[in-house]
Amino acid sequence: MPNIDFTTTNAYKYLTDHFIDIAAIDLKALFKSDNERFTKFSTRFEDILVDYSKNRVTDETVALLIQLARECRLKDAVGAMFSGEKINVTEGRQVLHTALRNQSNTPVLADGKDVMPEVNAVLQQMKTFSEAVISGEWKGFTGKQITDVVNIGIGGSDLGPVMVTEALKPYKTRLNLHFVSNVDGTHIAETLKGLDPETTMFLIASKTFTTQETMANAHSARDWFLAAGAKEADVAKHFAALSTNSKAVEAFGIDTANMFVFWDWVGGRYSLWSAIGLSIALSIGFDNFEELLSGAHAMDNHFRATEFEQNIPVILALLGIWYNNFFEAETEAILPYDQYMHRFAAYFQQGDMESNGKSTDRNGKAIEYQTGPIIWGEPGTNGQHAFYQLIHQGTKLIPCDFIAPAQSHNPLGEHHQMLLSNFFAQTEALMNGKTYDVVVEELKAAGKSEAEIEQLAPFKVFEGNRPTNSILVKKITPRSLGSLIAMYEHKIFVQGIIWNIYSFDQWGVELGKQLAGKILPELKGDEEVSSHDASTNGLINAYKGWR
Ligand SMILES: O=P(O)(O)OC[C@H]1O[C@@](O)(CO)[C@@H](O)[C@@H]1O
Repeated sequence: MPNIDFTTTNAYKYLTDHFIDIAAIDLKALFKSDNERFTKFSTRFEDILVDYSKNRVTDETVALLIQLARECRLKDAVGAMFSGEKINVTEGRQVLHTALRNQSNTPVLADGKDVMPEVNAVLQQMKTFSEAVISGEWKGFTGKQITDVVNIGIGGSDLGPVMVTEALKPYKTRLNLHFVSNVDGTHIAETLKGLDPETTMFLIASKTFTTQETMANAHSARDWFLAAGAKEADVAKHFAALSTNSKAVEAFGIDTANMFVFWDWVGGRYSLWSAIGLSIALSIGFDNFEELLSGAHAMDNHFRATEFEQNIPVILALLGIWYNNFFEAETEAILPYDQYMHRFAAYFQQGDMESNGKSTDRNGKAIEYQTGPIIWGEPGTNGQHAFYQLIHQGTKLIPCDFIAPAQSHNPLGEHHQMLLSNFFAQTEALMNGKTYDVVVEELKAAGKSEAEIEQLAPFKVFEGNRPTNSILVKKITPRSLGSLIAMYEHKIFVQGIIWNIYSFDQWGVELGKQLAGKILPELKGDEEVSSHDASTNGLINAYKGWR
């Protein structure tokens, strides 16, 4: 694997030395001077059009960013990941979530062993199980069909299944899917309200099968189930486990015949393609789950084989680095103009921020440049009525990815055209802005006095020149969604390589959990706590006084 400080590359030095001039470029002027700009800076992948022409780049900038990727030996890094090198160095693991959707079935070696036979065996097990439950063949302990499935998991064992089942709701089977993740008792209490233990299936989704929240919720679910008159022996008909940890699954009391395994070379935030995706298969049917896999596989092939100049994940990654490391933009917004995609940004909060929220490089040295951005976003048009004020007229530069389907699953009257008119208008407005002169003309036309115009005009100016990507998808289908997710996964990978960080561990989540483990027993009794700092002691003791 390469191990290069990108700030020492020629491309970085050139971009830094010439940044002022490059940054000064005006997007409107670029479009005026080049009729081919949209053609040059947009590309299609199957039924996905990626328009990156509204970015503050010229041909030269793009060429330099691609040179940056080459100087960081990105090609070698891509090869290392797909060939099963242990690139997750601090955990001594390969990174092979791409093998989970490797429908070409070409051998993928981990420690010299082809993993495809076991990948395919689990897929077959998921197919058989999901078809039995969906068809009604699978019966609960009183002989009734399953009607509701509750996935109990958190982080990568929840966010992916939630996002995909929501985004693909138009493909829903007869089963009702529910997701419990938070250890807050409200989450499982509210979810179980109205469910029938005789017709409810629980999926305990946990790579490690040790996560506090998931184990607590799993035990509460089992208590709820047994309290309804079921026996221990009936657990097998209503509980399945999705995990890498067979021992812990057995200890919990789940029949390993109902265990769907995956492997350490699958990161939690990259695991929806694995057994963790069983809730997806139950929600949309196994055939559609396979379509999801095939869309991702197609994007994998694009990522592996395409020259950087036309490589969508590479281009998106480099644009992100351009804003993050040169314009000092600290966040990126993902704005899907599709209500079904309402959890898409949340999914990539973990995907991106848990991968690249790092400050130590691959040599164990503290990093002195910016790494992973803060990812956020809400569906359009709702975001327009919440935070677009800041995006348009705030002091912060916020690169935005606008995503929309050309076809709606709910073609109701003019709704979709209204949605898309906003999708198109927002990136146009962010780019073109509105000058003072235009504002003055508009206020004059509105009959405002000179005094009113002088007072109001400054507040109605839009600076413009604010960068966006527009991703237009013909329709959000299992296949196109699979490609979109893989596109962002590979973007994150590329950025991690260029930032010279390890993107596939997550040591940063450990300390909080460790301290919570120490505090939990202190909350049991009523005696005052004094083992922490004054604030933590004060808070704990106030809690004890109020509970
Ligand atoms: O799947 P599991 O092992 O229960 O982990 C759940 C989540 O917890 C983490 O925060 C790691 O501890 C995420 O990386 C992971 O997706």
